[in-house]
Amino acid sequence: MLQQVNGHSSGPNAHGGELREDLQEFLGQDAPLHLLDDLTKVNPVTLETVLRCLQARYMADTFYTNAGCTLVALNPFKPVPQLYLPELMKEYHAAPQPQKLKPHIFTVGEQTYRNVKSLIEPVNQSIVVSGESGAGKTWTSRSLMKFYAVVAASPTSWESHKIAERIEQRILNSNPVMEAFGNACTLRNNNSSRFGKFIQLQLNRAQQMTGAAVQTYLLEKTRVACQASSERNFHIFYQICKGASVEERLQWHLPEGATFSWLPNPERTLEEDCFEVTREAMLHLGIDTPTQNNIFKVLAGLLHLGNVRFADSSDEAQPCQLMDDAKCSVRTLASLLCLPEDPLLETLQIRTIRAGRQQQVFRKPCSQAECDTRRDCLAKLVYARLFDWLVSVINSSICAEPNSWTTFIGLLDVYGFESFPDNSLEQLCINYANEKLQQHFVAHYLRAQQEEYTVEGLEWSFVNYQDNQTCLDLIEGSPISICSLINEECRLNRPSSAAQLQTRIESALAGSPCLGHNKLSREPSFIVVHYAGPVRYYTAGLVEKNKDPIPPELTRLLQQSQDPLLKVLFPTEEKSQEEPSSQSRTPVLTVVSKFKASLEQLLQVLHGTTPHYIRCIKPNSQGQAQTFLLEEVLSQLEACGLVETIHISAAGFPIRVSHQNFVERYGLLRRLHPHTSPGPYSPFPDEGHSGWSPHAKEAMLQPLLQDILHTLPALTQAATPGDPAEAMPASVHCGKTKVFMTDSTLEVLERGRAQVLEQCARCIQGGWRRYRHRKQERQRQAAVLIQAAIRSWLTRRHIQRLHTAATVIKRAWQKWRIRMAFLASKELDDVEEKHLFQAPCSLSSFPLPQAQTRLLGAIIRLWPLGLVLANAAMGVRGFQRKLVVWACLQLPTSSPSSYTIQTIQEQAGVASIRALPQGSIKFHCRKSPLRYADICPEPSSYSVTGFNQILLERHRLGHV
Ligand SMILES: Nc1ncnc2c1ncn2[C@@H]1O[C@H](COP(=O)(O)OP(=O)(O)OP(=O)(O)O)[C@@H](O)[C@H]1O
Repeated sequence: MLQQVNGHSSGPNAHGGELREDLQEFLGQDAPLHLLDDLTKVNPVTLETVLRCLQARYMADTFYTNAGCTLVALNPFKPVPQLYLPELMKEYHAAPQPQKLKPHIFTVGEQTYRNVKSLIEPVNQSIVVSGESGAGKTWTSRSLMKFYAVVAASPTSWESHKIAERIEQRILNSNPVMEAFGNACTLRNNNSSRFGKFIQLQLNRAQQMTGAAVQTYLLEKTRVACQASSERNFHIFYQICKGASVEERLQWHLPEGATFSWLPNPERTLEEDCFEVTREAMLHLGIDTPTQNNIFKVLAGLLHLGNVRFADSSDEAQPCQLMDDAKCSVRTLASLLCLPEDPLLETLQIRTIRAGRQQQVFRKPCSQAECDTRRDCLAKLVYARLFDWLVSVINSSICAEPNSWTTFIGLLDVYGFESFPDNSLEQLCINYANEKLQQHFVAHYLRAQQEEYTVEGLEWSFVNYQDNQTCLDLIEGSPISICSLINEECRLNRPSSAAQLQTRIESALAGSPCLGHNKLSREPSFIVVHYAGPVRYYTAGLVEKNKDPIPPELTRLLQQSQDPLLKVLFPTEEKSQEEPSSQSRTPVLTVVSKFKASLEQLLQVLHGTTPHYIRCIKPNSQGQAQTFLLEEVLSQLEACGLVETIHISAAGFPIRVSHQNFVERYGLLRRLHPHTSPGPYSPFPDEGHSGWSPHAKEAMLQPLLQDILHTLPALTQAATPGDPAEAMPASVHCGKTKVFMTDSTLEVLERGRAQVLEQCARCIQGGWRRYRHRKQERQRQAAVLIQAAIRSWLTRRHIQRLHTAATVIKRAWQKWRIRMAFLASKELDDVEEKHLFQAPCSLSSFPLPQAQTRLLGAIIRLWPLGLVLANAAMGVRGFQRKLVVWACLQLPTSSPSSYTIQTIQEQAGVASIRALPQGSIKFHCRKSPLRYADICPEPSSYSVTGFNQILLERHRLGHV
């Protein structure tokens, strides 16, 4: 690792040897430099210490570092997949305080997301991702979009989840399409964005991503027709040449091995040359395969257009002729663009001029150079329109309904500051945009902060920050500036040489400290001292580029095309706006004026948002991992004004909230401590007081503010228990209209707020639980009552049924018993009568005493029951058995000697009962001849059997 740092000790990195010692020294300190998450903690904050800290972190594979309000992102130049895992995104999203986690672009992403949620003005957020070409801006923007796709998609229903997923996928799919058509391989970056873009991620009330909109800036369209020797055209041209199928090649006239002059370095294969990915993404964005094929056919046509070359004409009156090998190209071009071949060639060769009152048309053959310019212009015109159309298609696919989103997070990915050996209008525009953004940054964090301190009555030691207003005045100021002078040249349409333009600029703007001139330069040029360093711009071709003239014949020609795509790109009803009219007084729309207008529009949007800054730094220009070139990084740190930011952010009050918002958000902290201000507590003091004057409002807010601020020491104490050093009163200052505080104070306040909210939530939960419990209790009691009523009703009904049934059975039983008794007595009577007839000494002839007659009656009536009980009384033996029988037969117990109970076998039960003295009835255990003796009214397991074995025998009295 250190070896690599030392590896640059020779040449430009002359500090290599010292660095090694310094690095070791730092690593030996209590807090090693690579562990310092925030550059504001480096002591003292100087360029050198900041640089060393960044270096130590880079070498320790730590690529993100805070610098106060800015995040510094070092390009790892190697894949670090674990840094961008969805799990990590979720971790930052779920963290109670993401700023406590390691610095990351996800911290910025989460911060913006929470700001949107908090609804503190300005609610809309923007993230300005800046840095040199190849520093990692596009990578960062892409990763942030993926982050939002993960965190801003937690819809409740499955259906809305699917919709959100589709939208996110479309938004992510816009990246490969835009990169294929707008990125190219340059000397500094294999995948360099050749346009600026502002992506607006639209969120609904629930902070879910419902759509997006893309605004592009200044596409480098000259690249279609002109590429530097080691650079390439836009990726899409290589993709179609390498990825087309055999049939497509035939269709698009792109034979294998064909050479195109606008397709330099085709042998270099990049990972960006993935045609299938682009096609797939286009399909997802709603660009169907026929339309895609149409697009690729037109692009193939442009490649053939590049091969159209003209020979110089010796006769000015004659148009330049085509080179031999170019004739075929024109034919192919005409067929691919569905244009008539002859008018196409004629438009490239001959210029038409309208002059005079009648607008007479003159035809003038162009020189070879002019023919080439017209050819290039045709390619640029088609490509620029195609790019704009694609952006509009992407927007229509990803943009949400205007009423479906309420807030947005803007991602600005603009080309970084550029300084090449040969700089022209493109670099001037790019650096102008960077100056504007730097000014926005300076205004937001440096100047605005300091001026605000003064206005609010804060004492503050000013840092000599770098203000680039003078540079901006030089570029865009009024009435005279570089832009106005170049525009004037275009408007006057007078022939002017590069040298003349240089002189005009130098003389008109001589007083500007930001204008320099290198007298040694032979080429006409001027130098602008930008905030990031001086840049030399060559004046040759500047005016022409600014005019970006589009010959009206070209537009008219393209309007004649039968190609469906070109018909859309060049509608016939469109009035050729490029057509200059001699009477027209409208200002000429130059490249610079169009760019300036779109830049102002962008800054207007940015001014309405809370900005966040990510500064991408390229550790080396070779794109090598683990190589940190001090001087290259140093120039980038200086260029982005990072050190001043660090000073201000570390020592100042980076958080500023208006009194109103402060009271609204933290008013509930007054619950923690008894407050002194009179009047009832209202978290929103504005309610019902909208008609109050600002002064009266302020007077009302003051006591509330003081109450809140009084809670701070206790909150700080609570936040750091047992550490009196840290429990110092939080750093907060109450200005005239705003409250100023540090990050740590904000943290303390937020923690207190969360505590109060938790208490409130507990209170609400308690109340709710009590209410719910009471309600449940009431419901339970009601249920018990209902159940008891139903049960008692059911029981009553059941008993009633049983009762009825019992009555029926009882009656039946009684009937049956009577009947049995009757039958039995009748039978006995019959038998008796028979015997009486047979034996003269019948019972009637010997009247029995009354007691005996009663006994006999009882025996006759109850003998079955007596037998049953005697047999059923299990285990009843001897005398007890007799007692039972006596009881059942109601025999007089006083004279047991008058009768006897006999059992034949002890186990078999009662066999007979005999009345001894009378001895007239004898029970035998024999089969009864009686017809009804074996009828049992209730046959059951308990019923007594054996009746049918009873035989009544009648003997003579006194003889057994
Ligand atoms: N975080 C990262 N992890 C891994 N590689 C990265 C990372 N950031 C950037 N790179 C590498 O650096 C290259 C350049 O990054 P990128 O295209 O984002 O730069 P840029 O600032 O957008 O450049 P330009 O202004 O030219 O478009 C990427 O192609 C990628 O290989």
